[in-house]
Amino acid sequence: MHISVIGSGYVGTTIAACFAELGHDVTAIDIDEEVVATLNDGRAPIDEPGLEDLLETHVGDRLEATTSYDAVPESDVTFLAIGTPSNEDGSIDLTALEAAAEATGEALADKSERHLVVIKSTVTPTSIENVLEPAVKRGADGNDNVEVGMNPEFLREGSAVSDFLSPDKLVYGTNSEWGTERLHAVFEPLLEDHDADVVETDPQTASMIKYANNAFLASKISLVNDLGNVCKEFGLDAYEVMEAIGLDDRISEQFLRSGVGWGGSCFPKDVNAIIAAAREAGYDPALLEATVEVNDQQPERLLELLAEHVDLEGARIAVLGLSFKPQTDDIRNSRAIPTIERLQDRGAEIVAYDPVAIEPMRERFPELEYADSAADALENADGTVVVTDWDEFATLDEEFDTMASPVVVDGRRIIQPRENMTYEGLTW
Ligand SMILES: NC(=O)c1ccc[n+]([C@@H]2O[C@H](COP(=O)([O-])OP(=O)(O)OC[C@H]3O[C@@H](n4cnc5c(N)ncnc54)[C@H](O)[C@@H]3O)[C@@H](O)[C@H]2O)c1
Ligand SMILES: O=c1ccn([C@@H]2O[C@H](COP(=O)(O)OP(=O)(O)O[C@H]3O[C@H](CO)[C@@H](O)[C@H](O)[C@H]3O)[C@@H](O)[C@H]2O)c(=O)[nH]1
Repeated sequence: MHISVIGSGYVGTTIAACFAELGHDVTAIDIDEEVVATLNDGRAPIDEPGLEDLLETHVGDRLEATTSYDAVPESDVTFLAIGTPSNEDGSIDLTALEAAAEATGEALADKSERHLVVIKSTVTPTSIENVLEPAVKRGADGNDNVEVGMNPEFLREGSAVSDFLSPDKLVYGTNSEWGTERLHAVFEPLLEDHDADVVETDPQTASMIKYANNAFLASKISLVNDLGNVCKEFGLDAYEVMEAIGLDDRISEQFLRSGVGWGGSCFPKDVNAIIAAAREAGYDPALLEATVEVNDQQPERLLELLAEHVDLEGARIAVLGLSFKPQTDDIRNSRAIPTIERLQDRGAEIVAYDPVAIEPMRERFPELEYADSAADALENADGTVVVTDWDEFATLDEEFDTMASPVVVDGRRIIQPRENMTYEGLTW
């Protein structure tokens, strides 16, 4: 099969490389010439384990990148993997995706065989019917051979390639049996080697499944944080409590790690987008609003704990971990950002460290001091807060002896407390 993938960001590059790995011919299309040149060099424009190996193998053979939409009509199926950021009020901004949908339609205006355009981006349930399908049709000048479907993506950053190639489920949202069969043909090679559930539904329900998935996971973490805050008030260890409740199959042991909260490019924007879409439709989703509220308060609670031990005005505070989670340099909506802002509001002098995310954070906060190692950050610090659970922080030990006062507030349960250290866990 020949597949065209529009957009070569986190999702587009990953799925293009993985489709090639599955044996398809793939054309990756992006408007960014630098991204296209990087891909055609066999290099990855983003940092994901295993991605560069796939690109090295398939670029120049089954995979090529271009800025032109000319390959769209030659392909059998087109996937749109364009960003869907938030507007000021949290609602979904479809501008870029709508433009790409229209350009895809234009490329298909003269196609005489049926062609499936699949929305891979995360979009609210009414987006396809009200905005994206009309954009494709407008571009295609009403060509009836063009059909729009939805296939939401559940991969995580840091494990994108393996998540894509070993999914728990595949969701096919189409308006026809033919569309479902097309998606089956795309994923057949994956399903030959991997046992995943396949959900066949309509495009609107497929869109909602994606939001419900992310909203559920984000809410699970916020609930765990809420319960963790209760545990802390009673002097109890939330991790011991969660380990026990995770033994209940209905709850499951995953996503029970309480702390400074969730960030990243997806949970914050997706929870806010579905809240905004629900409100517009006339419903106030109270629990989802609380999910965001609990998440917003965790960095403040981290600093309140620190302030119980250190007078923050003029104090030197080490911030350990800047990325939104380990194994990535992505700082989008990282909990480090509100943590740093609140430390600045309190007049602290900040020294920050992360194994890979210093450069992106330097762009956001050029005024901060950045250390070359956790050990350097800790030296002479009056206190430290841990925001990201990088493995290397678990082995820190004597480094804490070099602090001016060894006060450690752990937002991720990653530090091993030691003698002479004043250690506070956020929820334990
Ligand atoms: N990042 C994730 O982990 C993840 C996981 C699942 C779903 N999603 C969803 O997938 C979608 C894409 O996310 P992403 O993180 O890959 O976005 P991204 O911003 O990393 O990549 C988008 C790419 O699209 C390109 N682009 C913009 N307009 C274009 C056009 N008209 N034609 C061709 N290319 C164009 C940009 O240059 C960019 O390279 C979003 O809806 C997101 O919510 C993301
Ligand atoms: O028990 C937990 C698990 C995660 N997190 C935090 O939650 C955030 C998100 O983590 P994760 O879900 O691993 O990363 P993402 O790459 O953002 O992936 C989410 O968002 C993607 C984009 O929509 C979806 O495709 C994925 O299924 C969904 O897990 C991070 O800040 C984590 O630190 C916790 O605080 N506690």
